[in-house]
Amino acid sequence: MTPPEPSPLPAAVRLESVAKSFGRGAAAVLDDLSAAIASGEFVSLLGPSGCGKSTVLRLVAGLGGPTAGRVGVAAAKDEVAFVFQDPTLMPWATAWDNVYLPLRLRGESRPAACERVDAALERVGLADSARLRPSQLSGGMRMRVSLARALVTAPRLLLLDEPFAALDEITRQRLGDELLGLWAEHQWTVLFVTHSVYESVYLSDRVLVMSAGPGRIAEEIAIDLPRPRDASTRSDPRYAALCERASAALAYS
Ligand SMILES: Nc1ncnc2c1ncn2[C@@H]1O[C@H](COP(=O)(O)OP(=O)(O)OP(=O)(O)O)[C@@H](O)[C@H]1O
Repeated sequence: MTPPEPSPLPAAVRLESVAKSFGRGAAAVLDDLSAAIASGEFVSLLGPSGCGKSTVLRLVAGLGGPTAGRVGVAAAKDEVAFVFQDPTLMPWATAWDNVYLPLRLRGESRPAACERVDAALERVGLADSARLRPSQLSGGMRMRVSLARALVTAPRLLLLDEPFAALDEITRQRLGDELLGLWAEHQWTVLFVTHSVYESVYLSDRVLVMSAGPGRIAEEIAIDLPRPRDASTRSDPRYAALCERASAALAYS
């Protein structure tokens, strides 16, 4: 008798044969896309521009539904946080008030929220910049505010849409390391969208390479590099080999 199949790991996110098109008769943006993300896993979606990465993220966030298939998320809507490429901060408000916003929208008073807002700013290294407005902050600092605004709600699932794409390479790497540090501490489930092969391999437990027209998962690459990751990771021959593999998958996607 063949042993029963092991039951699948409890998934934090499960996409089953998902299709998405915008409007009647429009070409499908996603078709028959399936993927699962385990609780606490850091997964990157890597793919060419326009292949539907942001569309996947939006479906997982519950911003619109699939045309066909099923999107399952094991978290309540207010346990999901979204970080966009553009920090989308309120320009007239201080860093502190920008981070307070999601709690204010939940009806929490400033005194009740104060400790958590301070802690979120502290976590991203901006405790001393709380009173500054976005125009007084660098691009990297604005992205930190955006990250703090996502973290202040204590999410279980963190969705990041090319959060570091507009930043210079050094800032990008530094923020990537900070994100990994916070993730190691809190064990959120992370779905990270990027164009960058190097960024996806460095950060992730698994890279899902998407193909375009219509978007689906072309290849799944397990990143078995040791953690914590640091400068030595980038000079590890295994890192180079995984980047090469992801590049090849991207080229053929
Ligand atoms: N609300 C919408 N209405 C119509 N078409 C849309 C909508 N949202 C996305 N699309 C289309 O879906 C396709 C995929 O877009 P999406 O933003 O998901 O791709 P992406 O892989 O994230 O791209 P990029 O890497 O350039 O950000 C594009 O052709 C886009 O024009």
